[in-house]
Amino acid sequence: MRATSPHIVRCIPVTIGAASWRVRISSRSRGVNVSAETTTTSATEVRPPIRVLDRGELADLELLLDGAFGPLNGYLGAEDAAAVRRSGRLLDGSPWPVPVTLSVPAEDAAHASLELHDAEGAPVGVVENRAPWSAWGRTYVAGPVRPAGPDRGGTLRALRPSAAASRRRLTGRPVLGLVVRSPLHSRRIAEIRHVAESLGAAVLVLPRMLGPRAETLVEAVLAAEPELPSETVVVPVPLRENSSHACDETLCAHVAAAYGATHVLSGGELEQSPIPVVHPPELARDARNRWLPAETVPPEQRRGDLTDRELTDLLDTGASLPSWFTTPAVAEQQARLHPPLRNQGFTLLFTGLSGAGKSTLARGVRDELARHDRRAVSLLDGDVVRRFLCEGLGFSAEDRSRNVRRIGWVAAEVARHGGAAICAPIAPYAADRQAVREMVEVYGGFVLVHVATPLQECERRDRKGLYLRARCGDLREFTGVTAPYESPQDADLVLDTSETTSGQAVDRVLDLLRERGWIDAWGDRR
Ligand SMILES: Nc1ncnc2c1ncn2[C@@H]1O[C@H](COP(=O)(O)OS(=O)(=O)O)[C@@H](OP(=O)(O)O)[C@H]1O
Ligand SMILES: Nc1ncnc2c1ncn2[C@@H]1O[C@H](COP(=O)(O)OP(=O)(O)O)[C@@H](O)[C@H]1O
Repeated sequence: MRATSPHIVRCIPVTIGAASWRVRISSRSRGVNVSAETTTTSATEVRPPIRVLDRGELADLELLLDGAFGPLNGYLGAEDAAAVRRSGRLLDGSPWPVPVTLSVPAEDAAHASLELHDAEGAPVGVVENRAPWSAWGRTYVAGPVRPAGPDRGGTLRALRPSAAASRRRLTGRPVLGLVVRSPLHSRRIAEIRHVAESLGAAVLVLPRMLGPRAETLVEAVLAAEPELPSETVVVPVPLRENSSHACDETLCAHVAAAYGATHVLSGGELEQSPIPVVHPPELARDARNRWLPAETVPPEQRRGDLTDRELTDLLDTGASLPSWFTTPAVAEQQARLHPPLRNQGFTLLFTGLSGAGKSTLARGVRDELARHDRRAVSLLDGDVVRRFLCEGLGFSAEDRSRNVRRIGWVAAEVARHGGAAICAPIAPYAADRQAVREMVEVYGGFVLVHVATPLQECERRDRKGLYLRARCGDLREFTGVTAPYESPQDADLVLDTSETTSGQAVDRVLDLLRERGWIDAWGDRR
């Protein structure tokens, strides 16, 4: 059979006001077909503004689009948000624990819709902005969201059905749901098995995809599947944490219910849970390392679990986990999730006045690490950074802030890839140093070294003649003379190079890194 395509007779450009169209007039066997397509836009034509979402906002949007936040289908308006804050309920009385809102620049709030993009600039959704509102000096959009296209995108999409599809799969039986943020070890698995058995329920595990190793957490949860009841479904959710623990637990219950749970396993008392809450039973480990209801294990035979601290210490040092604690498959994924400190990346940030000795010490530590440590080392020193990464920036407070935060961004990337970043900017502002700390600690260690050589000594050294120029008024905004330096209150190490040799100072930095577990001991360093 031959496809019938319209025979185009004519193509006429038409302009009305600001918009232009090309109108195609085509003949078919019966009658005439007229279609139009917009071909140009002009400055006066309204195109929805774009709002680029951060990770948390993107997670909210994905959950809204997946139906995981039912009954919500979009961002809350002013009154609903206030009602949720006040009473944990929407205006119509239905329970909902957390105000899901989206702030936008004030100038965008008047638009009927906004495109919502991820950090790479890909459109993810569109919000129909029915009732914009303002509070606390910010402007918010409010209204339903819809996907920007057929591709739902997002991390581990193949494992994440929509909430409706998950409900359909689990319908017709009790389902015990739980949101988890860490791997399931033997005790937790035993709790789940006990509760599921007593309810005659299937199990729905929702790993919470948080942080830089979200995919590994999902792998770790999947690694426990052989030990879980046979009717277990795992659906990862990009659910960010709420600062209120009670609201967060209730939100988890709502999300579990949206994906099909009829009961939620939780240690907390959830006041407005949409489904019944089941508390985990008290279990004890017996002499044969089985996790059994505590009352069935004689007190003298009861053995405990690892504390969080003990687990962290074992993981930090790379020691193996006891076989009673977890299975080899979960232990392997747990180690990927939390590698030994010596395999993680870290950042050393030297801060201090010009001439304090930052670069000298940074180079000394770099050389030692390069000789003895297996990590790749990146030195982000002031002059080189300013010539390349931060070309064009000056020494105003804003430019220094940009400079230091850019260094932080690169250092975080280095840490993410398991390397060592050594940074040596003046970094005079506490807020910028804190921002760097936060960026880096997502991926690895952060050590702040204040090179606290007194101004008088730095000025005496005046290696580049800059202090002299600053004193003569020839150089403006010079740190310590005509621009501020905020002394760190949170330094991990304070070094005054007028009192130590550079070799001693380098050793003290290395000793601290060793003490914290970031590097191993090594022999002769000379
Ligand atoms: N106004 C003013 N204030 C301070 N420093 C100045 C200034 N103008 C130029 N220089 C030279 O630039 C180096 C400091 O750059 P940084 O990128 O480390 O500074 S900051 O962290 O952005 O404040 C600094 O290098 P160091 O001496 O290695 O610290 C100076 O050589
Ligand atoms: N104990 C010490 N540690 C570091 N530098 C020292 C020391 N004693 C003298 N200096 C000298 O002080 C100067 C410090 O310069 P530099 O390392 O470039 O400082 P900054 O990077 O903080 O501006 C160098 O000339 C260095 O040789």
